[in-house]
Amino acid sequence: MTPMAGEADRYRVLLLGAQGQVGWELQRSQPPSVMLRALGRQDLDIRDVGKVRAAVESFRPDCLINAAAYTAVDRAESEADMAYAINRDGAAHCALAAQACGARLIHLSTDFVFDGAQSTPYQPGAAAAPLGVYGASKAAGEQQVREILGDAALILRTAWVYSAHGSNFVKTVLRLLAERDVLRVVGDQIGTPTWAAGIAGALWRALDHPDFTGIQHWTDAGVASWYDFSVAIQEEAVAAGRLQRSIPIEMIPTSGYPTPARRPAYTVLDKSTSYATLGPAPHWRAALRQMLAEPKEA
Ligand SMILES: NC(=O)C1=CN([C@@H]2O[C@H](COP(=O)(O)OP(=O)(O)OC[C@H]3O[C@@H](n4cnc5c(N)ncnc54)[C@H](O)[C@@H]3O)[C@@H](O)[C@H]2O)C=CC1
Repeated sequence: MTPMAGEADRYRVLLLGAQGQVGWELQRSQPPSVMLRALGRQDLDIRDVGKVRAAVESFRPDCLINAAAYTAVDRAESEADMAYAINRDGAAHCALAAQACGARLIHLSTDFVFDGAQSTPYQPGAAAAPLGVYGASKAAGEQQVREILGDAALILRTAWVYSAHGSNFVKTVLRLLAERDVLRVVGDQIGTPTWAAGIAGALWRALDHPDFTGIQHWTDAGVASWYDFSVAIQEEAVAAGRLQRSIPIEMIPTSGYPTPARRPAYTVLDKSTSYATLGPAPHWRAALRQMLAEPKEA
């Protein structure tokens, strides 16, 4: 495709982790002003520092977006080496390549860097204290990025991500609601469900804000437990005609659903700075309604 002069191709963006939830939403919402090269894991493994550097050197992006990550929270407990190789070392490789080529780095991170002991929203500067390997490996990745690039990089933490593409809580609950007669869901972990499409929009808008850097937070607005989220998924899916019936949903404590990784009890993130810069996000339930109104992914 021949680039048009003028408004088009103001930014050259190299996206890594292009087949993930956020990567996929970035690809399908690519603005006309962006020339995008999108690489999935099969194209480029971020554990290979030479390949990351070569990809950045050959494309010469204005901005490198690292949406690649090891995101299997429970499996990470028994695959720590792999989690660190991708989430810590891979992040460092991105930062080094961005530094060498003078590109801006946008790196994604997670609410799981926090221990969840607070009961008011976490500020971006709050101390990280991860409970599990996944959170610790992501916190180590943030630290690498900051050591290499200082405050020049944008580290955007998000949470509870879902999308029509990939595996996530919404898709799992939709399947279970269709299969089961009753669903039991944890009610004592509080956070904010976030549609990956909204994250993609925020990331694209961030291109126009080169001074929006350092650690920042982005999720949809509002607060929910996994139980609240499940109830909303059922109600919205029935309203959208995607489920033909409702089943009882019961609230259980975390202790009733043991998992290999400990999870933080409360990870609502303070988004005042990012909403002031990039514009506000919708309430999570409005975003969920919109996602469920879309045609199912083929
Ligand atoms: N999924 C969630 O609930 C949350 C995700 N995040 C963060 O948001 C970012 C995006 O997450 P999602 O899109 O949901 O994740 P995802 O798991 O859907 O996608 C991650 C992508 O990275 C790719 N990948 C894994 N190892 C790789 C490697 N060595 N080299 C290249 N690519 C590799 C995977 O193939 C996958 O396509 C990540 O940084 C994640 O830590 C933050 C909070 C919650």
